[in-house]
Amino acid sequence: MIQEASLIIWDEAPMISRYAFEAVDRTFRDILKSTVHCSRSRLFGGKLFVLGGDFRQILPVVTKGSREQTVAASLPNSTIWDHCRVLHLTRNMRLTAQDIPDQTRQELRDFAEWIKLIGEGKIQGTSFSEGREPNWIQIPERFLIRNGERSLHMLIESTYPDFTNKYQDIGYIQERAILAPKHDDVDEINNIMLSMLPGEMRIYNSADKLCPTEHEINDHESNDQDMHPPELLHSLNFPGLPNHCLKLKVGTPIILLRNVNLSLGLCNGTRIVVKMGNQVIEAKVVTGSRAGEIVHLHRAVLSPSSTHSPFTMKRRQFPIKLAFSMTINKSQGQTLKNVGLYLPNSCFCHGQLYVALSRVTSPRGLKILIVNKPDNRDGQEGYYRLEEFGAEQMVAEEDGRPEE
Ligand SMILES: Nc1ncnc2c1ncn2[C@@H]1O[C@H](COP(=O)(O)OP(=O)(O)OP(=O)(O)O)[C@@H](O)[C@H]1O
Repeated sequence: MIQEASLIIWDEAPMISRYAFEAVDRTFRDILKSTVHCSRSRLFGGKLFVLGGDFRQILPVVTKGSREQTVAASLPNSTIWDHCRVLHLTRNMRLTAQDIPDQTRQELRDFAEWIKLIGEGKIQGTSFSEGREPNWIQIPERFLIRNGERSLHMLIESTYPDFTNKYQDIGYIQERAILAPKHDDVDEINNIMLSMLPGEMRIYNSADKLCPTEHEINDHESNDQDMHPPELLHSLNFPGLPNHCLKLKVGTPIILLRNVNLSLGLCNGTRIVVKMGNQVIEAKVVTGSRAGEIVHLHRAVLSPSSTHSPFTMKRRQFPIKLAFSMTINKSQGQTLKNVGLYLPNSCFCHGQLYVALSRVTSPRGLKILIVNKPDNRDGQEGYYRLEEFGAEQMVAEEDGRPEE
């Protein structure tokens, strides 16, 4: 297939480590050496690649990495970048609607400009204490849900209006989500919304097992199950891995955490709605070209993709997570009519706020709840502290290259 391909399209390229591109480059040179003239000395063995993406969005994740390490792992720091021709897309098509009054058109333009300034780190900031960085940005009043006892419920109600009557409508579920920076925040909202759904709750528990180390396999030793009993393994949650205890009701939207069946359109990030089952989960696809189709999911043996724990484990569970709410990183690439942005924590990496704000098709579909914790003493209601660094560094690098 690689030998016969005339064009390879790689989307969301800025979030991939430069080392992945370099590995693919070497692999292609190797594979194509018998069919393409001088493939060894040509980038990607002479195959044409189109890399798509936006450097204002999330960059490669370097676990516990510094800003410098993240930038160093990015594509513009690879020698591959010297061979890339940069083409700029300048219109925000997501915010482009036809046949709308001039006033609304201007509102969309202003909103697109505001998002762009945030993405490029050029938004005017404020400082509330002397000597501090001016990194508090004011969020326009019309997007804000004010802090208070019911603020989280208000965010849910504004993103999912008339939820209990409409939750069975696929179109309704398809076009909305609550986004948050961290998995814990997402789980909090998902649990609240699951409790709002009528009907019986089913619980699907995983079977967890410790993986033997190489040493234990070679020496036929039994592994350390006693030190890591199942109860301990059940209590562990990893990004990208379903939790041990999965609670579902009929009508719950879920998101796939793995590529399950590409030919059926069931890939990592596809959203589906649960219809239920015992050994398998019957569900209806919500997003993509297969929207509306019924599919069956089964349990799979999964391992955390990266872990800092001193052991590795396997979890047998459905590769899914509730999707009333999802992390901002997971939402990259999605287009939504209603976005509720829940910010009980600052975004922790470059581009997250920009990605969250730019999922929405109209400013009228955006609501933001900022919870400034007591340790953010210098903060004020309606302001958000931009901790992640802006895109100036990446954009500056990009501008140095040939463009069209
Ligand atoms: N030429 C176009 N005309 C009309 N609508 C468009 C056009 N291009 C894209 N759109 C719409 O804009 C939205 C975003 O498109 P798409 O997901 O392809 O953008 P993207 O650049 O991949 O965004 P991101 O990487 O930020 O997720 C979609 O709803 C799509 O239908």
